[in-house]
Amino acid sequence: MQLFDFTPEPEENILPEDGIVHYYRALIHPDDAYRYFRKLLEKIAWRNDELLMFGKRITTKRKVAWYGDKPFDYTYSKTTKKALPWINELIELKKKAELATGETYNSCLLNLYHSGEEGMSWHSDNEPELKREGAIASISLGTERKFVFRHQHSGNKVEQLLENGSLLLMKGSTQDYWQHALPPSKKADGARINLTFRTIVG
Ligand SMILES: O=C(O)CCC(=O)C(=O)O
Ligand SMILES: [Fe+2]
Repeated sequence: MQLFDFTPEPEENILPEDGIVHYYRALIHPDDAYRYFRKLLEKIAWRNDELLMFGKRITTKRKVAWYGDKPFDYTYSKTTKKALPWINELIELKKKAELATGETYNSCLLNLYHSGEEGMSWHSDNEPELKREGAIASISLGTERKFVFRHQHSGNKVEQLLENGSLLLMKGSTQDYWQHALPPSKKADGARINLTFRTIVG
C-alpha cells in the first residue's frame, strides 16, 4: 500500500458557469482503489435505500450507508439516517480528500451500485443539514461510470467519466444551479462504490 499518494493539481473547472467542479483523475492508485473497494464492501453497514416516487415508498437495489464525526441525522426522501462512527478506511480516504481539495469534511454518504443497471436519478445535494455552498468530495472506486450535470435553467449538460480512484469536487453555487445524475449504463459491467464526503451543520 502507498501511504501517501501524490496530490494531483485540480484540473480546470468542468462547469461553464454557475458553479465549480474539479476532477482529479488519479487521487488513489488503481491497486489501492481496488483494495479499498474490497474492504468497504466487506466492512460498511450497507442498507437498501428507500425513496419516495410518485408518493410511493420504494426500495432501491442500490445500497447506502452514512458515517460521520457524530451521530448526525440526515433526512432525504422523508427517511432519516443516523451517522455511524468512522472506520479506519473511511478516515484514510477522508484525509486523502481533505489533502487534495484543501477542504474539511465531517460526514460521508456511501453508495454501492452492484451493476450498470443501478444508478441515481437527477438531484442536487442541497438538503438543509448540509453546509450552504459547502464542498462535496466524491470518490469513486471500482467500475467507471458516466456522471452528468444538468443546468436547472438552461438544460445545458456536462458529462464526466468517473474512473476508479478518482475524486470529483463540487463546490460554490454548484448545488443551487445544477442537478446531477448517474445514469444506468449497459456498458458498465461491474460494481462501483461512491463516497461523498460532506459537511453537516448542527
Ligand atoms: O455515485 C455517484 O457518483 C453520485 C452519488 C450522489 O450524487 C450522491 O450520493 O448524492
Ligand atoms: Fe448527489
